Amino acid sequence: MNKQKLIEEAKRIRNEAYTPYSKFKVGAALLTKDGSLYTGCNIENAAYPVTCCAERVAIFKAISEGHHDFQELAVVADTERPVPPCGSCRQVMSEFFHPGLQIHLTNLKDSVKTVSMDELLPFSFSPNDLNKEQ
Ligand SMILES: O=c1ccn([C@H]2C[C@H](O)[C@@H](CO)O2)c(=O)[nH]1
Ligand SMILES: [Zn+2]
Repeated sequence: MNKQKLIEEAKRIRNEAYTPYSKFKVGAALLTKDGSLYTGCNIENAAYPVTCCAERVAIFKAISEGHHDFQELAVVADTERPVPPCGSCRQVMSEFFHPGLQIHLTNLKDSVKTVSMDELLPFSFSPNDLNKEQ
C-alpha cells in the first residue's frame, strides 16, 4: 500500500470520529509489516480525559489482534499545518514503533509532513530503560 492510499484510509475513518465535545475529528491509518491495515478515529467522552486519540485507537486495535511489527502510520485532521500528535500518542507510538518508522502527518488540504518516530519523540523513555538494576 502506498502513502497516498494510507492517507485516504485515514481520511475515510476520520468521518467516524465521535467528537460531540471538541468537534475536532482525527483519523489514523496504520500499516503492519505483513500488509494488514488498522484504522482509528478519536473517541471522546463526557468525562473529557477519558477520550482516546485516533492514533492510539489504531495502535491498540492492531496490538489487540496480535500485530506488533509496523511499517508506517498516517494521521489526518482539519488543521492548518499537518496535524501534530499529542504527547501521550507519541509515547505510545515509541513503545511499538522502531526509531526510523515513517509517520505521515497531514491535513484536509493535503499538506503532508513525514517524520520518523525518532524525530517525533527524541530521547524517549523506552522499555530498554526499565529494570537495569536487576
Ligand atoms: O493528534 C491528535 C490530536 C488530537 N486528537 C483528538 C483528541 C480530542 O478528541 C480532540 C481534541 O483534542 O482531538 C487526536 O485524536 N489526535
Ligand atoms: Zn493523542
